[in-house]
Amino acid sequence: MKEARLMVKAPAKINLTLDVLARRPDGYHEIEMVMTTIDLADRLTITTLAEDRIVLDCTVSYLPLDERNHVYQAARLIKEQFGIKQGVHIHIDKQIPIAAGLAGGSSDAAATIRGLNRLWNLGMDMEKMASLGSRIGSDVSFCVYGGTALARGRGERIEKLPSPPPCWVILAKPPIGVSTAEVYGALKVEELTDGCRSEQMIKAIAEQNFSGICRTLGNHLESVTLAMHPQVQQIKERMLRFGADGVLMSGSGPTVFALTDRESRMNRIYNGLRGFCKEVYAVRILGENNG
Ligand SMILES: C[C@@](CO)(OP(=O)(O)O)[C@H](O)COP(=O)(O)OP(=O)(O)OC[C@H]1O[C@@H](n2ccc(N)nc2=O)[C@H](O)[C@@H]1O
Ligand SMILES: Nc1ncnc2c1ncn2[C@@H]1O[C@H](COP(=O)(O)OP(=O)(O)O)[C@@H](O)[C@H]1O
Repeated sequence: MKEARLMVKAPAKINLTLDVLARRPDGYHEIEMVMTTIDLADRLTITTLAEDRIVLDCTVSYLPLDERNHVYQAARLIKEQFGIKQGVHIHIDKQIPIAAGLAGGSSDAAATIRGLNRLWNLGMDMEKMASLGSRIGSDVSFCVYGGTALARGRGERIEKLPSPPPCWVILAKPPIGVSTAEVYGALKVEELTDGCRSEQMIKAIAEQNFSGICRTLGNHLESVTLAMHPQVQQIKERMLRFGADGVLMSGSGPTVFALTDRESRMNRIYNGLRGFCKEVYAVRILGENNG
């Protein structure tokens, strides 16, 4: 078979809400969250190989390139599902911080599934790709769709939403690693007192009400990660001091993001965080364009 090559974008996500509803017997949590993709993305270059192998390489040296990598798992799953004997080489240009609450690994897996679907003409629709992706991780289904969506169940049940109004997203990641399993494990679901915000967020998005969106930001996992890492609170305070309209930790953290619809404030927040934190980004919400 002839060699074929494709480039796919794998954008990061942020959580506008994350409500934990209950602990499940299978070790996961029943959640409701509104997520949206942002213009900070890894880039995958997928090339078919004549030999039946999966070969990865990556621009950063500290990611495993074997079956521990979500990209490898996605390629293996597709090959098994469709009985494909051709191999694949996947180059990962890593731009999304790792273990940051931005779903970089999940988005890479989703991009691999979307890319191989096209490259090998597999004819899967979004639903089928999302369902396969959920076997790799709870966030992969959302990443298959991208854009803005409500995710329920353990994160794999997706309902598409309209995009929020255009705004800036300033992200700061402190130099600490956070384990998603550890953060969920430390949460005392029965002690949660603040209500579920996802419904209010959906309404604010439908009304294109930017200040309503900022007021409704909320993440039940934030207090857990905050208690482990006080830097997260310091970043939140600093972002607010420099003029953020809303601030929140994304996912299980530790990345914190600020929202603003004014470019002058974006510049102030970005510059105000740069001396404080090594990894700072200013990007936009992606809307429907998911690379
Ligand atoms: C917190 C969130 C929010 O978007 O994202 P990140 O912080 O990872 O970006 C997600 O729920 C993370 O999704 P993902 O990273 O795909 O998680 P998985 O690999 O499926 O699960 C890792 C571990 O997290 C816990 N987990 C995950 C999802 C869920 N609904 N309940 C859980 O309790 C489980 O202990 C599980 O073993
Ligand atoms: N392609 C990948 N990119 C990033 N992380 C990956 C990838 N494959 C496997 N991982 C592993 O997944 C874990 C979670 O990483 P990531 O998806 O970046 O963060 P998060 O779950 O916080 O959004 C890390 O410990 C990392 O080693």
